[in-house]
Amino acid sequence: MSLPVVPPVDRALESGLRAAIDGKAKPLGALGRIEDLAVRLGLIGGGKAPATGEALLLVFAGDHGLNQSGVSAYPSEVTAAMVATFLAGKASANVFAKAAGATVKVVDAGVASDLPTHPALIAAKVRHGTRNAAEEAALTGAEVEAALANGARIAASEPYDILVLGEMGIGNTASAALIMHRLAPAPLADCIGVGAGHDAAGMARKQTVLAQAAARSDARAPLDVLREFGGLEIVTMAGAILGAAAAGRPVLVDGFICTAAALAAIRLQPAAADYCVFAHCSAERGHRLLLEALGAEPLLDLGLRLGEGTGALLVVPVVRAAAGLLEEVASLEDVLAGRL
Ligand SMILES: O=C(O)c1ccc[n+]([C@@H]2O[C@H](COP(=O)([O-])O)[C@@H](O)[C@H]2O)c1
Ligand SMILES: Cc1cc2nc[nH]c2cc1C
Repeated sequence: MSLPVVPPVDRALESGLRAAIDGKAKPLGALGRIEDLAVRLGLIGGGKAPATGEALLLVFAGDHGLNQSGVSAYPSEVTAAMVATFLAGKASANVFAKAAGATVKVVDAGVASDLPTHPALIAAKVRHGTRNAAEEAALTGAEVEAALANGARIAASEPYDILVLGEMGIGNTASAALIMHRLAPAPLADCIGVGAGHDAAGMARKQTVLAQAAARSDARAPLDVLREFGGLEIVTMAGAILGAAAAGRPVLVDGFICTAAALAAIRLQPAAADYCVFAHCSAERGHRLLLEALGAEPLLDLGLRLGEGTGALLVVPVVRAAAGLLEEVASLEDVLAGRL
């Protein structure tokens, strides 16, 4: 399989970037974690901040055979209905994208139904939903390869400076939990949360179904885990992360499912971690532990658990501000010498 190769950032640039930030017209350390983000952006940009003007939200959509076993409180039809809502500009993601000055496109990675063509819909359907991972492998090896290649191709061909990740897929917290369980790795119980919402009975059913899926395969290698547990929006997103990172562009990672895709991308190519900015810690049980397993400190913690890219969109202005700190804020030396 030919996937783009992600170059690691040049860590030798870090001390110079840190010195430049320390020398800005502000008390030392006064911009807190924005300073760390500015350094990370400087590393991504090879010594200067990368462009951040054009933010593109890609909402990766797919359906899950696991939902036949009742892992979600919602029917799979909601996935296609929400895709239509994104395309009509009426979802939370559209409103947040407007606030962030971001463009919205939807990637059909494997929605169960056929979707009508639309200028903002990128067709990348590998199959109509995954197989039920509680009973058999969700995908074949060839389907995993096709989804990864689709994501990488989309990230290489769409116009953007910052790639903002979002997803829509009823049942995808179940798939993400299994991926986390194997690739973080972490005990399965610590990876399972209420997803879009569950009462106690629904939660117990989800736990039983996921224990059944996990017992079916002992896969631990990243490609094998993706084949066993899916889902298509997650695998396609992992390919897009690799594509954006290989192109030297920052990737804003949304909630639990997007972080599971980032985990897969990073386990495939560890250098991808250098390009990922983890936007927020979702209320989904497991997300904090997953972020910890990646050594990632999320920027926000607002109790969000919607997905769609909503949390990642909120940090678009934060990323632009951090880039501006590196590139546009005067040095204290120049300020004191009156060189403005
Ligand atoms: O982003 C998150 O952390 C997040 C946490 C819980 C649920 N979601 C969204 O809810 C859907 C998955 O929930 P579920 O219960 O159907 O697996 C999917 O469309 C996600 O976008 C998203
Ligand atoms: C209505 C609805 C909207 C969503 N957006 C992302 N995940 C979702 C799940 C549901 C159920």
